[in-house]
This record gives sequence, structure tokens and C-alpha cells, in this order.
Amino acid sequence: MPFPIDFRKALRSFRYAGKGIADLFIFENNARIHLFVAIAVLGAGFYFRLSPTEWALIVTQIALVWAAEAFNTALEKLADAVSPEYHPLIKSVKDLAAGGVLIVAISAAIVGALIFYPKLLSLF
Ligand SMILES: Nc1ncnc2c1ncn2[C@@H]1O[C@H](COP(=O)(O)OP(=O)(O)OP(=O)(O)O)[C@@H](O)[C@H]1O
Repeated sequence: MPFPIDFRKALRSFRYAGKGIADLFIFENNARIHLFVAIAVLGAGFYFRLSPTEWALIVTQIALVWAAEAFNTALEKLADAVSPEYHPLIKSVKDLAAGGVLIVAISAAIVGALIFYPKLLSLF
């Protein structure tokens, strides 16, 4: 019986996923904005010496926004391949996917404000 886990296949999948993440930040303007904001937030996190729980919340929010952006970009590309011309369903698909990104971005902004606002106030 062959070993139940094909590690070479898993490694190949990781490489493809890494290429997807690199493409996201190299080619997608919105993703680059999210990357820039995340770097600024991480810097602020180190400056204010966040607690482990605060770090967990911040890292989760950053990951959610990046993942949503990746799924949104994938859907946009799929939609463009399937129907480059105007189609009301494609409009709905793209608007829904963009709405998904906006939902997590708002959540991230609220979590960030809850964590950093009191710390910023304490500076003055
Ligand atoms: N083929 C299409 N059919 C119908 N509506 C479309 C189509 N392509 C785009 N749209 C509309 O235009 C909006 C913007 O689409 P677009 O693909 O330009 O995305 P974007 O958010 O500007 O991202 P990017 O700049 O990364 O392409 C969509 O949310 C949708 O409402």
C-alpha cells in the first residue's frame, strides 16, 4: 500500500499558492494598498507592544482582508475569462465579491480602532 500522503504533491501545491500570493501583491493595486496598510499596522503594533490577544486579533484581521482580496481577484479573473463582454450576472458576481472584501475591511478597521485608539489617546 502506498504512503497515504504525497509530500511532493503537497510541496508543489505550496509553490503554486506562493506564486498566487506573490502575484496578488505584485499585480493587484488594491492588494498592494492592503499590504501597505498591514505593514503600517504591524509597525504600530510593535511600537505599542500589543498583548498576545491583541496580536492574534490584528493578524487574523490582516489575513482575512488579504484572503478576501485574493478570492475577489480570482473571481474577477475567472469572470473576465468566461465573459469579457458586459453581462448582468458578471456584474452581480463582481459586485458581490467586492462587497465581501469591503465587509472584512470594515471589520479590520473597527478592530484596529478598538485596539489602537486608546493607546493613541494615552500618548497625549
Ligand atoms: N463583464 C462585466 N459585465 C458587467 N459588469 C462588469 C463587467 N466587468 C466589470 N463590471 C462592473 O465593473 C465593476 C468593476 O469591475 P473591474 O473588473 O474593473 O473590477 P475592479 O474592482 O476595478 O478591479 P481591478 O481594477 O482589479 O480590475 C464591477 O464591480 C462590475 O460592477
